[in-house]
Amino acid sequence: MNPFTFYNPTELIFGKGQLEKLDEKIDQLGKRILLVYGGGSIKRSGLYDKLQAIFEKKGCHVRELAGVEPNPRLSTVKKGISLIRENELDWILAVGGGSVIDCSKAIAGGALYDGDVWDFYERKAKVEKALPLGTVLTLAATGSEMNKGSVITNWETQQKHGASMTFPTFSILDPENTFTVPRNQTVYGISDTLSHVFEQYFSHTKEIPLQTGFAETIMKTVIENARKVLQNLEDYDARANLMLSSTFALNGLLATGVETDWATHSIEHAVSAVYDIPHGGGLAIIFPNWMKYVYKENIPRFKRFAVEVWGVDPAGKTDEEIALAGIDAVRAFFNEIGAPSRLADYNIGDDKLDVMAEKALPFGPIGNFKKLGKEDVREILKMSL
Ligand SMILES: NC(=O)c1ccc[n+]([C@@H]2O[C@H](COP(=O)([O-])OP(=O)(O)OC[C@H]3O[C@@H](n4cnc5c(N)ncnc54)[C@H](O)[C@@H]3O)[C@@H](O)[C@H]2O)c1
Repeated sequence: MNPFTFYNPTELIFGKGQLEKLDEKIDQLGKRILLVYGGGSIKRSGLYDKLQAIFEKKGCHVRELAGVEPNPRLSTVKKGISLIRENELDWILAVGGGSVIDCSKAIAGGALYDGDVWDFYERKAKVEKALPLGTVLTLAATGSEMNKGSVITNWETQQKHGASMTFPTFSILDPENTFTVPRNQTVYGISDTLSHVFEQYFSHTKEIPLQTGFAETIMKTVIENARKVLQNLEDYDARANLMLSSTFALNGLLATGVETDWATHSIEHAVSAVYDIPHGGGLAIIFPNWMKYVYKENIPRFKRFAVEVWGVDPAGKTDEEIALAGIDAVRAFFNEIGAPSRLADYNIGDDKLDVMAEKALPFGPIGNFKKLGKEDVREILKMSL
């Protein structure tokens, strides 16, 4: 196991009806709030009205940044920073999925920074201070509600970069707020959560039984509850288990003492920077191909994955056959839940393979399980066409 520091200050408030805890958070953080949300699903679900009632009761002064895009854009972040500065707001309340939360993290860091907020995403600056940020999660996928990552797209330059911004001060997770997530977004959330675990599970770090067990339990929980939720989108227990799994898949726990990979995320960011496709959809396409490209680096790890997570029967098979059966099981599962399997599903052909391969490596080779250069990325993208 590698040396590590585990730090996660986000207060997690989980369960039915927990929005009521917002009252005490307003008492702690202040009444001048920037409310950030997306395309209006919170108005259709009634969550917006519940928030307004709380704001009114507490006498809050609220400004709104609405319409945050999936794959949030730098231009939207800048609008939020202006709203904070012009109105001298105390803190930010992000109500939505990963896009709304990531955008809010960028605003939280950017509002207290003199330079261009994009500096953080180009690794030219590090966040030293940020405004407090609270979240009300409405979509289980990214783990952004309990980590400091933020992914922003600069649409002018077609770059999608992640940065280490700020942890939410608190996050309210009521599984009922995810009942209205449509089937396709639910599927993307499932593939995103599994992909986060894959990025941390496929590692050469030795003697990590606890981290391995945590990761396998999350993957098995997601697989089991994905099948349940797709039978009934309002299955509370299935939604709750998926929500907690997605939060714990990317809150630092699985990465403790482990060398992680993250090449597939870089490749997907390059694809969605050029084609603006859903993150979880892109990952479902690319991940099994990454696995096929790299599995020989550590066949025992892939063998374990096949047997423990996917229930592959090892009898009569070589280790390599078992490993490959596990990868086939990943693809079969994504097909079963209706995730896309080829870039062609998004009408993406081979004309921009080089552009995407270039964009996947803005800071040099990617990945640790197998270091990937531009030619490797091109090959994985070609396998994904
Ligand atoms: N910060 C991180 O750690 C991290 C990790 C992975 C991905 N990301 C980034 O997060 C973004 C994706 O976030 P996401 O997968 O959570 O999706 P999202 O936030 O982009 O939302 C997807 C769609 O679902 C809708 N939606 C959200 N909640 C809903 C609800 N309750 N009912 C109906 N519709 C609802 C949104 O309006 C949107 O149209 C990408 O930009 C990705 O790169 C961030």
